[in-house]
Amino acid sequence: MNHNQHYASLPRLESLVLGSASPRRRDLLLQLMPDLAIQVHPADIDESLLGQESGEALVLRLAAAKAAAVIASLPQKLQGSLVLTADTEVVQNGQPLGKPQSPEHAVELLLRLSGQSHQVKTALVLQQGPQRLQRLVTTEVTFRQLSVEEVRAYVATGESADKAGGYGIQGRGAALVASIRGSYTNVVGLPLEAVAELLPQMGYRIF
Ligand SMILES: Cc1cn([C@H]2C[C@H](O)[C@@H](COP(=O)(O)OP(=O)(O)OP(=O)(O)O)O2)c(=O)[nH]c1=O
Repeated sequence: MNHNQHYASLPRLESLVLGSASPRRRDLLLQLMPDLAIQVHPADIDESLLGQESGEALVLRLAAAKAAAVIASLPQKLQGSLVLTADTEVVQNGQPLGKPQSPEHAVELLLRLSGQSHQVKTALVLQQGPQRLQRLVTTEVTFRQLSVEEVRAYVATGESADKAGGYGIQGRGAALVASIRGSYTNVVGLPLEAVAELLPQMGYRIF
C-alpha cells in the first residue's frame, strides 16, 4: 500500500483530550482541525525544575508526566481517548529559563535574551491506550538588542506572565524578535508540523 492510499483509508480524528490549560495549544489544534471536539483536561503536576537538568530533559519529563497524570484522572467515558500533552521551555546556553515569577523577574529574563539567540523547545506526547509517540522540536529565536525601557514597557503590558521566557511571539512579543529558524507554532507551544506527522502514525488523518 502506498502512502496516499494508506492516508485516505485512515479514520479522520474527531475528538481528542488536550491535557493542557494553555488556550494557545487549543487554538493551534483548531487551526489544523476546526471541527475537532477538544476535551480540555489540564494535568495538575509539579513543574519545578530539578537541579542540573537540561532544557531537553525537562520538557521531555514534564510532557510525559502531564500525559501520565491526565490518563490516570480521565473519567470513565473518556478512557481510551487519544490524549495530547506538551511542555515548552525557553533555553539559553543549555539552561531552561522557566516562567517569570514576577514582573521584575520577567524584565531580568528578557534582558538576558536581548541581542542573543536562544532555543524554544517543546516536547509533545500523543498517547492512546498502549500506543504512545513523543517528539522534541527546537526552534532558534534571536532577539533584537532591547533597551531596559523597552523591556519594562513590554512587561507592563502583562503579556509575560504565564509564558516561558517571559514573552509571547504570537502577541506584542513579536516586536522583540529579530528572526526565527524553525517552526513558529513550536514557539507558541505546539509544533503543528509534528502533530501532522504523528497523527497518521497514531492511525488518524487530519483532513
Ligand atoms: C516563548 C513562548 C511561550 N509561550 C507559552 C506556551 C506555553 O503555554 C507556555 C509554556 O508553559 P507550559 O508549561 O509549556 O504550558 P502551560 O503552563 O501554558 O500549560 P499546561 O502546562 O497546562 O500545558 O509559554 C507562548 O505562548 N509564546 C511564546 O512565544
